[in-house]
Parts: sequence; structure tokens; C-alpha cells
Amino acid sequence: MNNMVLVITGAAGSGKTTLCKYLCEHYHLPKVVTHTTRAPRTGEQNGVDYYFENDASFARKHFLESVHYAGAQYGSSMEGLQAAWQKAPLACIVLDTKGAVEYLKQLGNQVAVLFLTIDVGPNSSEALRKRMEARGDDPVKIKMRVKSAEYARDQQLPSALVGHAVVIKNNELKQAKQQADQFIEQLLAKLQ
Ligand SMILES: Nc1nc2c(ncn2[C@@H]2O[C@H](COP(=O)(O)OP(=O)(O)O)[C@@H](O)[C@H]2O)c(=O)[nH]1
Ligand SMILES: Nc1ncnc2c1ncn2[C@@H]1O[C@H](COP(=O)(O)OP(=O)(O)O)[C@@H](O)[C@H]1O
Repeated sequence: MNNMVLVITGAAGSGKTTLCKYLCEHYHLPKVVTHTTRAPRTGEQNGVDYYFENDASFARKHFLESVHYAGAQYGSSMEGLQAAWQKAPLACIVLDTKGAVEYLKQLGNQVAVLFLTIDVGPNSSEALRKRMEARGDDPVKIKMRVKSAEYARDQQLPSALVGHAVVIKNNELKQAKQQADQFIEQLLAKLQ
């Protein structure tokens, strides 16, 4: 196979961004930077974390797929993916579960999916909220997000990804990284 894209998906606060950063650094994977109309969080950089857009600039882009998530728009382009593949045969992207399903539909066996979750029993949703707080998110934004349909939806693996996604419980980051390492090594071997 020539090129593949690793899609990291899962609940808000489950550690998608953290794991993507780790894998990109450790395996020199190019990250596909996506576009959003949400405001940057403290420390986020335009062109690195996201391309930050307004509604008008977002509307002018040509997206492979785009979604509404908790009151903002997000979208990813084929050009972004092709640019990443110019650098290396395995690229990485962070998407909501709707985007992950769409990637699988459009790109088939060029897509590998990692679904992140946490499982601390009935308090798992609360644990995710605490992680968003610890990340420094605006409390008003956290409230909005937790109430959104997308937040509830992304806590479960969608049926379209069953049998396609590798599920990793990120209760402990060290263990989650080890499981992701195994998965990446299999993918890199496939691409050789
Ligand atoms: N479908 C899709 N989802 C995206 C895209 N970019 C980011 N997302 C997802 O949008 C959701 C909200 O992202 P963000 O506001 O950064 O919040 P976070 O999940 O708490 O870090 C997350 O599930 C992201 O993975 C995109 O281009 N397409
Ligand atoms: N296993 C873990 N245990 C505790 N905190 C974690 C763990 N994994 C990630 N975090 C922290 O939780 C917060 C949310 O992680 P992040 O990667 O931003 O999630 P996502 O991109 O899925 O919303 C961050 O502050 C991150 O440092």
C-alpha cells in the first residue's frame, strides 16, 4: 500500500490531541491540520493546532468533509492530506466520530482508526469533564460542550467503526501510548 492516514477519534477530553502529538513526534508522522471556526484556546497556534477561520473564510474552503461540533464548524481538506503524504506515507489526523466514519467511507483501506475512550465506571463522563477543566478550557465552553449531542455521541464507538477501529482506553497515558505504539508499528510494517 502507498499511503495511509491514521484517524484518531473519540470523546472530548479522551486524549486525542495528546496522543496525536506523541505519535507525530515519536514516529515523525505529519499531522493534517484541520480548519475550525471555534476561537483558539490559550497556547493554540494558527497553522499548528488548527487553521482558525471565520464563517466566511470557512465557507470558501473545499473540504473532503466538514461537521458542526458543539456550536462551531470543523473541516479537513484533501489538499491537507496530500501535503502530509508528500512528507511521509503515514499521516495522522484528529477527527470527531462523524468525520472518522466519513474518512473510512471515502478512503477505505487507506484509513486506520484509533478510538480513544476512558473507563472509570459510571463517572467516566465526569472524568472527561475534569480533564477539560485541567486543560484550562473556559468553564462556560465546557458546559456548552457537555450539553451538546456531539459530546454524548462521541463517547461510544459508532457502529460503522466496529470491526475497523482499534479501541484504546486512555485511563493511564503511559499504557495508552504503549498500545498506540504497537498499532503504529503494525501500520508502518504494512507500508514498507
Ligand atoms: N469531522 C471533523 N472533526 C474535526 C475536524 N477537526 C477537528 N475535529 C474534531 O472536532 C471536535 C472538537 O474539537 P476541539 O474543539 O478541538 O475540542 P477537543 O476535542 O476537546 O479537543 C473533536 O472531536 C475534534 O477531533 C475536522 O476537520 N473534521
Ligand atoms: N491518561 C490521562 N490521564 C490524565 N490526563 C490526561 C490523560 N490523557 C490526556 N490527559 C489530559 O487531559 C486533557 C485533555 O486531553 P486532550 O488530548 O486535549 O483531549 P482531546 O483532544 O481528546 O479533547 C489534557 O489536559 C491532557 O493533558
